[in-house]
Formats: sequence, structure tokens, C-alpha cells
Amino acid sequence: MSAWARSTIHIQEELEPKFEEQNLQKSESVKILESMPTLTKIFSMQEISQHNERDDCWVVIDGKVYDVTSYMDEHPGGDDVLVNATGKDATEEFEDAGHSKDARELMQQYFIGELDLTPVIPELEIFTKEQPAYMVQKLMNKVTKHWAVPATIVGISAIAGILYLRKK
Ligand code: HEM
Repeated sequence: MSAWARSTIHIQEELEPKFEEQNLQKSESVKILESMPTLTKIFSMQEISQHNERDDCWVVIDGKVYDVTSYMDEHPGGDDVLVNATGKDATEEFEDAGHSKDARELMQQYFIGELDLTPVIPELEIFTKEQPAYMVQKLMNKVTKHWAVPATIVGISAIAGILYLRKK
């Protein structure tokens, strides 16, 4: 589980069992906290795809992540379809199966978080303080590699110059 996911555990999830265990009254501040929108856990596709077995199965439908492990035996569509739906966005397959309104309500029980939709930014070339030295080095490498081009230009110019002067 990512650090971000760990740090965004639902307040309710944390507090409810403790209150029940100790038979405590909730204070006003706790009630206010509970009425506030809770933070959703965010999972990367890489992390989600590790839960791809019958006894540990997460699926992604419409950007939402569901832990369907405990639903395996009850799923009318079978357990295989759920296992096969792991590691990818299974929205299309879910919709193709024509799930009823009841099925859509039921799935809320298995909701555990959302898919991280942050685009992966390609690593940018980092220019350091040594940039001028780096550029000179790059230029030198190019000249060493393609020395024949400037040498030919200089040679042709010299021959043309000599021929021109001789003509005069
Ligand atoms: C939390 C997730 C899911 C829940 C709660 C769920 C629930 C259900 C339920 C209740 C049914 C019975 C028909 C209905 O009432 O619509 C069903 C059927 C089915 N589901 Fe799911 N489902 C889930 C995910 C999926 C996924 C991800 C797939 C495919 C990749 C899938 C494929 C099917 C299929 C093929 C059927 C059988 C349809 C038929 O025989 O008519 N389900 N599901």
C-alpha cells in the first residue's frame, strides 16, 4: 500500500470500532469530523494489479477500486471473470455483462478507493550547473565523430581558392 493511501485512512473506519469496543459516547468534535467528507484512498494501477488472485482480488470499474475477494463465491457471473478482470480497467467488461441496479448498489460494499489518474510525467533532462561544460563536451564529441564534414568543406574551399588565384 502506498504512503499516500496509508495516510488517508478513513476517520470513520478508524474510530467506529474503538467507540463500539469501549462503549463510549462520541464527542461533538468527533461527530463533526465524521460528518465531513472523508478522504479517499488512492491506488496506482501497478499496486492494484498485485491483487490478482482468487484469495486477494481487486478490480477497477469506472475509476473506482473494489476488493471483491469476499464476493468471489457469491458472484453470479463466477469467480473467473473477476480474477480475469484484475490488473486493468474492467469497466467495459462490467458494462457488457449488463449489471442490474441492485448489482451496482451491492458493489459499493466492496469499494476501497480510487485509481490514481495522475499522468506519468516522462523524466525530463535535468540541466545542472555544469551545463556549459556539458554542452562543450557534447559539441567536441560531435566534431570528433563527424570530423570529415568540416575537413571536406575546408579542403574544397582551399582547392577552389587555389584554382581561382591561378586563373588570375
Ligand atoms: C464489485 C463488483 C461486482 C459486483 C458487485 C457484481 C455483481 C453481479 C451481480 C449481482 C450479478 C447478477 C446479475 C445482476 O444482478 O446484474 C452479476 C452478474 C455477472 N457479472 Fe458481476 N459483479 C461485479 C463485477 C463484475 C466484473 C468486473 C465482471 C466482468 C469483468 C462481471 C461480470 C459478470 C457477468 C459475466 C455476470 C453474469 C451475467 C449473466 O449471466 O447474465 N462482474 N454480477
